[in-house]
Amino acid sequence: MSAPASSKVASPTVVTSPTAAEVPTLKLMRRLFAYKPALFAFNVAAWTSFHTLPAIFSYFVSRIFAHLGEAQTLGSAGQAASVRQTAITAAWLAVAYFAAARFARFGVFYFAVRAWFKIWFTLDALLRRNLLAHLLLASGSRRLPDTPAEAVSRFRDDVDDVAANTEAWLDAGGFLLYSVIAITLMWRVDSTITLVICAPLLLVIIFVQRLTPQIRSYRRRMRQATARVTDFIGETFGAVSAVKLSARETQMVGHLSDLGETRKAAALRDVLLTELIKGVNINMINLGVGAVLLLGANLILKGQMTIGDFVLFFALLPRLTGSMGYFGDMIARHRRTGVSFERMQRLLQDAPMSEMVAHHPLYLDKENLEGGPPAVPPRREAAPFESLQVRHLSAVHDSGRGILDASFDLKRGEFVVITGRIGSGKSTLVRALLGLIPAGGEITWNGDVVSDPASFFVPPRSAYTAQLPQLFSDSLRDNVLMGAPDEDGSALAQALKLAVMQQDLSELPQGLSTQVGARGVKLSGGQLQRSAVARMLAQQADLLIFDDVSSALDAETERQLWAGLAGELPDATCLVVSHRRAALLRADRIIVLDEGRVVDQGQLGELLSRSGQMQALWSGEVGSGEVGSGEVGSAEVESAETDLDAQPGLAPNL
Ligand SMILES: Nc1ncnc2c1ncn2[C@@H]1O[C@H](COP(=O)(O)OP(=O)(O)OP(=O)(O)O)[C@@H](O)[C@H]1O
Repeated sequence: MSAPASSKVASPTVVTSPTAAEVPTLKLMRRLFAYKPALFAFNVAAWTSFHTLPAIFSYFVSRIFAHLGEAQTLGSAGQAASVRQTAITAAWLAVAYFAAARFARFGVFYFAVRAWFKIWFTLDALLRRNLLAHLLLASGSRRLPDTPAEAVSRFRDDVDDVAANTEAWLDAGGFLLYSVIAITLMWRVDSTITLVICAPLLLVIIFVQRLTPQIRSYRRRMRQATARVTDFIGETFGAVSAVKLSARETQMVGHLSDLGETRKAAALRDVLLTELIKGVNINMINLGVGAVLLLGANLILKGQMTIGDFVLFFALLPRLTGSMGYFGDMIARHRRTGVSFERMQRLLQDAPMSEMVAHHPLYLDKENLEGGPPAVPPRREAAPFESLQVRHLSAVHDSGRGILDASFDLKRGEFVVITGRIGSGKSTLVRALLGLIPAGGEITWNGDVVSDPASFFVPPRSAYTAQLPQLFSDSLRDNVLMGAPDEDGSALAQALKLAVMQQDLSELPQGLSTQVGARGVKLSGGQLQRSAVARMLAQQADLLIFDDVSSALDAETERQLWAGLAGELPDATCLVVSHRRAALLRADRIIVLDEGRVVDQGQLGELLSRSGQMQALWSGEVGSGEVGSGEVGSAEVESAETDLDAQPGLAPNL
């Protein structure tokens, strides 16, 4: 099977996130609700009933008082007992209707809450699933744009903000209907009092609308300040020994305190604004009550309003003002949700915002999982690797540094070393090749253009060990296999053997079951790096990419690593970032980088004879760290020289 052919790799572009003002919040919310239309409709119906039923209570309460007032009037007018009894019976009937409506509301509440939990967790899960899927699967965007703490805040708090907005939308229908019913009932009794009550409530909505920029900016600043504190705590935990050894505890505490103060100020502003809006809403209720008392009592005295109507106003008013205040609050929530979408968009980077609310299956219910968990998609069959061509590969970091116009070839079974001084762009080159950072240029695999390196350079085509490998807080076995199937354990055994881990396994307390701790802290630097190499080898990929893995290995271990690979995996193709002699001596070809450009390539002997840069690297005169310097063990130098002698045509050049 040949690799998919397509166009050139896209040139790196600067991606700008939309600002909250440009975020199509309404459109995104609509798409979200459309994920479960029936559940959404049921929620709206249930919550609308729940919020509207109090209007019916109020009506029956007013009827109770109206009938009681009527009975009293009839009594004082000396009407027959039977006529008064009819009024009292009507009052009891109204009590029964009131009780029935109250009871019905409990039932509605039960089903509404269940439906709310369902839609809440479903939509939260959909958002989180989409963000996670993008981070894990999308092309060229796999690196977190900010710190992990910032990403956690986006996954947790911003998704929760969207859930809060969902709640607002579900309640909105009920509050709106309640308001319409309440205003109609009030209007029929007295239009002037109704207008006096409603006017300030409309002012609240205008007031909140005008506060929109502040709502957005305070929420954004609060989230950023929270993330900075979380980041700093996380980084401090990760560098406890560095802080202790440099005796910087006081400074660290001081800095944390500064960050805390900034967060406090930002949170205070955000909370104060929220409370101000709530306060204005509540005071509108009080104003309304005052207006009804003043105007209503006057009308009763003049005999222009009955007790029942007065009670109706009182019964409807708190919820009416609450409902109208709710719309003010809803506008504020809507604005904050825009900020949350904007923040989540940063995790998507180059992808459209619609990806955040795209519809994908979720597996939240047990019944959905009957017959086993969703099948893991099979790995694509890859054609055996024959050749790789890299042409004009360029990738520039924000710092302006990176690689420019890098071109080289790689053939099946070759061992190619990328070398160069510190900061010359070696890691950037392999990261750009793998699609881990945006890059321009052209890459072909077996003659076919690779359009999306990030999704293409994965096992079984290629596997990669980073310069600073990350292990999970899990057993060594799980870290090496990473869920890869290995029924007979042969892949694991071979990977560990090739990664020169056997000696370590016998020394680790529980062998393969040893828990490696957070990011592998319970392993030595060399063990951590070899575990990462074993993880890469367990993938049984055609192309193996090592980014400076030997930096934490002693010369003998490194020699065993390369010799094992050559002996047991003769067909494996290795692209190795290194400046160590053990790797340089094994190399079929060496690519020399300087200032982000490929300045030479060829065999070690040729390069040593013509390239001053290579000679300097070989003798350790440039900032490559250790080559030929005191850091190299004498055994390594000795055996390297023996190997050198064995390389045809090389020794005379030295
Ligand atoms: N994420 C980044 N943002 C900004 N600049 C970066 C980033 N990563 C690397 N650089 C810069 O790009 C240049 C090349 O870095 P790179 O890590 O590729 O060098 P290297 O040759 O692998 O170095 P080393 O031998 O130290 O591993 C350096 O100047 C570095 O400071």
